[in-house]
Amino acid sequence: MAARLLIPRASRAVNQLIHPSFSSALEPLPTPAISQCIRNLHSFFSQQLNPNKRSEISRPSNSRSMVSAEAISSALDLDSRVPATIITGFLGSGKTTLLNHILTSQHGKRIAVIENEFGEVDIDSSLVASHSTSSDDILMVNNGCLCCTVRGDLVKMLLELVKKKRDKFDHIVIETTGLAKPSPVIETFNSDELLAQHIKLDGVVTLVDCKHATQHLNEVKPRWVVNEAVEQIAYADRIILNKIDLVNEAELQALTKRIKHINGMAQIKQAKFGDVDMDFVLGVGGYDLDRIESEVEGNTQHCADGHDHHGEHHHDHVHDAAVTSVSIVSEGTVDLDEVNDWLETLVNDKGEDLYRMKGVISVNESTGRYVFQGVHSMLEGCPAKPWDPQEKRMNKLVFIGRNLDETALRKAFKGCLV
Ligand SMILES: Nc1nc2c(ncn2[C@@H]2O[C@H](COP(=O)(O)OP(=O)(O)OP(=O)(O)O)[C@@H](O)[C@H]2O)c(=O)[nH]1
Repeated sequence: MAARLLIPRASRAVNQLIHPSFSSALEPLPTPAISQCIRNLHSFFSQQLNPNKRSEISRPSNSRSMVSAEAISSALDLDSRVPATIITGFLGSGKTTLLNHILTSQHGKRIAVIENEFGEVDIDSSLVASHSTSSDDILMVNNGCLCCTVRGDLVKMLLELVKKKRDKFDHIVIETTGLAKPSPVIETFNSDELLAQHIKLDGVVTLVDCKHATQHLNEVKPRWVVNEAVEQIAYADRIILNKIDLVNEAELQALTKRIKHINGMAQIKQAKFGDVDMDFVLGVGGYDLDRIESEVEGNTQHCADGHDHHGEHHHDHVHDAAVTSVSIVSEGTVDLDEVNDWLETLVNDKGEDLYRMKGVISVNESTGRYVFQGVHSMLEGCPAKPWDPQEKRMNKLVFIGRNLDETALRKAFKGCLV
């Protein structure tokens, strides 16, 4: 029953949930992420049977034939996939400026860059190249937008990169056009199995032009047309409030509130000319189940006092915005079957509108936490570290999406408590 939250990241829809019997549905998907979940799940069950034996590393028998470097590294808990960072942000928000900062900073990582620009003249690549010591690894995707017409090009390019130059870089940075919607690019990493075996999405970094952001966020689009500026913020793991030199403190505060209302999950930093610490943008582990807890912790700690709040932190302004965050913090223990039913229904009914979700939950009859994260209807979860015997068992869940029904989410969660 615990396994129903474990939905393979790479292409399985929610109705093809993994069964605790480790069904053969797993066999064609030996990606490290999935292997990791299988392993964690296995140790979760071992843990249930023998709570004193926590660190057992074992693999289900049906995957024995997959003896590869990848399987071994997975068994040893090493993930050899290349991390990739998506830099997004509205036109002129400072994406190329940040990229140049990344390329010239001392972070010890060798970076391969994929630039996406409309039109045949790639101005940005020459701007970037002029700051870069090795322009060889700056690849251009022109004549279209990564999020729509050239997704196939992106996959091809990424696979070429890992095939031919894997030993030459440690991290990939993808700069999207200012008008790109991030979700199709994110989904590319989730849905292309080959890609998922070699590259893992590390995080989405969104640049915000403090001077012009409000104007872009306010732009009313026709029904069913997304406001790109809102989406770029909603999907972010990290948000850089750039160009703070062009606004006053009151404007900055108002914009920060507005952004937190849309995305209560991302960490936010202010900057001039994209000047932020590199560990804020590289190695963020935004999709890494091992890191979910600290991410959720950071974003809900201001209301982690044991009470079930009603979103007041995010609801004192902009009531009409369609894209919002809902945080649920609640002490207690949930029935995992109920949670599975709830999330299954939720992603089936509202998957399109659910941009991101992350959570740490306390499951009945388990000594450890359970973590999950998802993008639209792709959802994955794993048992995580044990609760201290004295510790309050706090459930923390964050949802970001369009037209979220906060009351219904809270009610449904409450219904899962035992
Ligand atoms: N005043 C000020 N200008 C900045 C800052 N950051 C970037 N700029 C300038 O803003 C302009 C646009 O920056 P880019 O880095 O090219 O922005 P971009 O997001 O890559 O732009 P597009 O590729 O057109 O979407 C450039 O002239 C930058 O020098 C900042 O913090 N303050």
